[in-house]
Amino acid sequence: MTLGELIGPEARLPARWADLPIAGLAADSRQVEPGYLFAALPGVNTDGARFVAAALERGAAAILTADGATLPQTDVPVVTDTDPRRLLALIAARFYGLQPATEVAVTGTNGKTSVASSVRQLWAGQGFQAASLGTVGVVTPTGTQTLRHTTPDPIELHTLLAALARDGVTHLALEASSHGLQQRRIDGVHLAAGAFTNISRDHMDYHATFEDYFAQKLRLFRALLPKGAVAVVDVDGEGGDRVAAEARARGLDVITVGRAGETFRLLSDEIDGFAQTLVIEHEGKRHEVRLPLVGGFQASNALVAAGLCLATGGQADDVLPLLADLKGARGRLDLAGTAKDGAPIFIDYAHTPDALAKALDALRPYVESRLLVVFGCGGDRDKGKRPQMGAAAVEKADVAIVTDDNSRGEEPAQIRREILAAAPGAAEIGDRGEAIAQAIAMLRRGDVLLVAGKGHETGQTVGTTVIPFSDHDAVSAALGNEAKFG
Ligand SMILES: CC(=O)N[C@H]1[C@@H](OP(=O)(O)OP(=O)(O)OC[C@H]2O[C@@H](n3ccc(=O)[nH]c3=O)[C@H](O)[C@@H]2O)O[C@H](CO)[C@@H](O)[C@@H]1O[C@H](C)C(=O)N[C@@H](C)C(=O)N[C@H](CCC(=O)O)C(=O)O
Ligand SMILES: Nc1ncnc2c1ncn2[C@@H]1O[C@H](COP(=O)(O)OP(=O)(O)OP(=O)(O)O)[C@@H](O)[C@H]1O
Repeated sequence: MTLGELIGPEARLPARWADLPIAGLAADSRQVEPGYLFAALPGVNTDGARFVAAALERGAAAILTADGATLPQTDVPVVTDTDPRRLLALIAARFYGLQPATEVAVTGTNGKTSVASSVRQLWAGQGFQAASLGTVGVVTPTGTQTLRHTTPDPIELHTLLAALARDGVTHLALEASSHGLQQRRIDGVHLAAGAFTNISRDHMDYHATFEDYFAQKLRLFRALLPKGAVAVVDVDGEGGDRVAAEARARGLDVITVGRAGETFRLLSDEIDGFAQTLVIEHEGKRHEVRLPLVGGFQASNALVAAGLCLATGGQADDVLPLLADLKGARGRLDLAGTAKDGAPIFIDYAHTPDALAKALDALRPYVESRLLVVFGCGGDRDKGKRPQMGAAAVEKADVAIVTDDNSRGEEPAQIRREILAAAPGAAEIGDRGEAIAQAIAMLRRGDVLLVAGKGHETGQTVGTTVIPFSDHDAVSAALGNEAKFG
């Protein structure tokens, strides 16, 4: 493609540069190849403008950068923009061309992965070639490919979207993280609908204030959904009313779900073993469905997913019965095993105070004796979450064990201390495998154990090293030992 075709109407380009062929795109100078456009972007650690000379040496044919950037003298075209990350996203969309025909984005603090996975399953149930893209990777009808980010940068994202479309995927649900929204990673995606689950404390290491964090989530509804698109909002979730009001004010179609929802109103939700029976009202008609997942928040997420199906052309009579076949995303209130006295062990990805509280609340109805929790907090991330998670654990569980969870560059004992400061009575066992094994050894009839924080993850990040570790394997190993020696 030519530079003129890529830049499009968004920036003014002198006519003499319009026909310059562009062979590829890179936002990292180390990935530039001859004929590439190099996007020199100001970042958190450094400024890409510092690497323009390196990019030119590697054969960059054009530079995209921020207005006012200081660059070395060069003959290659330099395109400047007030919002170069957004322009890069639009350029990437044009360069890679194809996208699945129907795309939706899901945002919120908790529930994005669960909703994206459920929409994919509901679409597949309606006969579509469907995929989801987010924290657990790209999941397609043929397999799963892991990703480094929940929301990949636009060059990687549009490479993936084009490949999905070429493979025949027509429907895609993608997770929009607050980092991704702020950094314009999905600005080039052609969205038919966007969904909001809830907002609570997270990522305060990156966003200056909670309002700034919320504002990034709101970008999806304020700036990214085009006219005619649909906003699907869980109005029971924190922040839902505000999102619905803003979406309406912008003239978007709004689907609200939940107990206070207008489109899918949850009339009742009764526990039925490790499932729940939902009665949902839609346009005056009641639908009863057995959702094979545990926890009120999984019902909320399922309704958001159903709302996205409605937003993309599905009929309630077709979509709602499909909830009965939903499989939970791995590591989301996942029944991982049962101890010898019958006590169930759940694994959950709760790594925010709200998620931990909700996961413990969801399990309380199953507890006849004690609710135990093993959890920790990540290093080099939002430190303010630590006392809040500690307080939630001792408030909602009967036995809390604080352990390690991706300490990264921090001293693990210090992270545990910050949690324990707000968790009187909690035990401390740094080694996560040992903490899980000891918790399982404590289980008696009527107890329930929650292992929280890692969910689907398969590594423990210590320093910069990722040590293979899975809560599922640790639970299986402890149960195996119990069976052998118990
Ligand atoms: C804080 C953050 O989100 N940073 C992201 C951001 O990096 P940055 O632009 O700020 O990086 P920088 O190091 O300051 O560099 C500035 C520019 O110089 C360029 N550079 C740098 C060095 C060099 O030699 N040459 C060069 O060209 C870089 O490529 C970059 O374009 O843009 C990069 C490209 O898109 C991302 O890879 C990077 O993600 C980092 C690695 C990251 O860890 N992000 C996490 C926190 C994240 O995005 N998480 C969310 C949320 C997940 C959740 O909900 O839990 C996610 O969506 O995954
Ligand atoms: N609707 C919800 N309300 C509150 N908590 C939820 C909700 N849905 C999920 N959770 C909690 O959040 C955890 C993560 O869920 P999920 O992976 O679906 O969210 P996410 O938004 O994708 O998170 P992340 O971006 O951190 O990967 C779950 O394991 C559960 O503890």
